[in-house]
Amino acid sequence: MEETIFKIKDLDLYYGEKQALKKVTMDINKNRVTAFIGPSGCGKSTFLRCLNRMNDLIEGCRIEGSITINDTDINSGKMNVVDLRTRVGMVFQKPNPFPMSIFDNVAYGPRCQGIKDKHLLTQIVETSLKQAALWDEVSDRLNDSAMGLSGGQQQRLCIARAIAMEPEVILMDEPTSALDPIATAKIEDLIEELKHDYTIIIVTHSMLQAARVSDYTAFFLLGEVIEFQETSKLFKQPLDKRTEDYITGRFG
Ligand SMILES: Nc1ncnc2c1ncn2[C@@H]1O[C@H](COP(=O)(O)OP(=O)(O)OP(=O)(O)O)[C@@H](O)[C@H]1O
Repeated sequence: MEETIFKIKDLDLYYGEKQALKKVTMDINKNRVTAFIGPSGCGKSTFLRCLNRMNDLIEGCRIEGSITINDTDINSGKMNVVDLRTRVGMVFQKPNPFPMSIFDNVAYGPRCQGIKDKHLLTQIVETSLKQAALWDEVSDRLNDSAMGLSGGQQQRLCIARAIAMEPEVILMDEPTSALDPIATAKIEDLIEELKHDYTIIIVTHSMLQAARVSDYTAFFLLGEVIEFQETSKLFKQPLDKRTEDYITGRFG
């Protein structure tokens, strides 16, 4: 029996007058990888951002419908948005390390939470870098600038930075689109490892990537979820003609 972490019901989202999400309803399972696919501009990133309320930062953006995490409404007055973003971390398309040392990048979040103990911080940094499969490559240069790492290493550092906050969920918005195939393969292997400890939700332009890394896939079209089901089924036996047309390359 799968355990659900997010329940989304009838979610509508508007940027001013323009509706970008229409009645999105889905349950997202814990410790699984869920992929969002669909043509450009269909609302994948918008929906991802709803899950840790990143859209709050966009003026004129409003939503209707509900999103719960472990049965708590994330948009209610009771939900502290800083806590929510601690529980639901995010990794972006372009690696965005802070211009500081590798160590300080990973220690940044825990320090903001008030952790000062050097020994504890060292432990958190080491564990996070190990979980992000970066430790072996950087353990002898933790005090070097993060800006000197390769793109793929920088992205794994951003994953380590997210992990250091001990989130429940990691949102990834096209995390490999700026990376070469080898760095991409490393991140994909890492996603497989991470799902034992975290729930991962990934937006990807690559159907092959969705098929490789995810357990569940949602196909978006013009702000609607057309089909959401187990990845193997969605790619082998899509239920909707529009999904079939998309995955067979007939549009998008
Ligand atoms: N900040 C914003 N203000 C106004 N409209 C926006 C904003 N962000 C996105 N949109 C619009 O909302 C729609 C959905 O965009 P979104 O970026 O979520 O799509 P997407 O599927 O992630 O696209 P892509 O794959 O190209 O990243 C698009 O029509 C886009 O132009």
